[in-house]
Amino acid sequence: MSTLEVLFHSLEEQGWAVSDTLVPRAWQQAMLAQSQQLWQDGHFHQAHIGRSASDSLNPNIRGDAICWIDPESQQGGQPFFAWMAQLRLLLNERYYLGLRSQEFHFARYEAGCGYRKHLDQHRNSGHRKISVVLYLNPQWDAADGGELCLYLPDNDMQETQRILPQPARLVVFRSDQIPHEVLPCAQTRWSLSGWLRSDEALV
Ligand SMILES: O=C(O)CCC(=O)C(=O)O
Ligand SMILES: [Fe+2]
Repeated sequence: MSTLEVLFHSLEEQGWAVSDTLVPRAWQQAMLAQSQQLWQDGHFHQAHIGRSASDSLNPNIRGDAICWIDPESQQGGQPFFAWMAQLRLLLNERYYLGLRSQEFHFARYEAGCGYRKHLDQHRNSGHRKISVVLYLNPQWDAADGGELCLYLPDNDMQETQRILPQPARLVVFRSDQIPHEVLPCAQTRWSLSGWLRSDEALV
């Protein structure tokens, strides 16, 4: 089976998949550099728990700062996004998911921060179908913590997997089904998070 076939197979079987080989290290390094530059230039803001302005800021629940990526920007021109658009078409051909757009943000968790257990699909909107996380950290050891913990779709007390945010590691999961959390990290943790959506792009 090709690497992509393996990814599709585990997504189908368990609702999530991890690959350490699909995304080249050069893409990860380029996006880390861009993300760090955007951080230095003050383009990140503290993440909200939901997407509307009324949703609260609570660093004990969600401790990351984020920077949304404009597809028309230099960052949006990274090859990763064109590749993800292709992957989106393949997922549609195979599973009739009706994916029509994608949205991504860089995320930065300071040491001590995490993100409590949640589902990515917002209660009032079912448009987020597939969650994608790419880890941008230049290196990461078990002692650095910050694992992504995945739980069973029908039992969010039953942990199924812990994933270290290692360089260029890609995680894909069903936004409506997989409860997950980010454990507190001991180092600054850089990532790219995104969603494949069934509605048109917001921007
Ligand atoms: O960074 C991760 O491992 C997951 C982040 C996450 O759950 C989110 O942004 O919704
Ligand atoms: Fe999430």
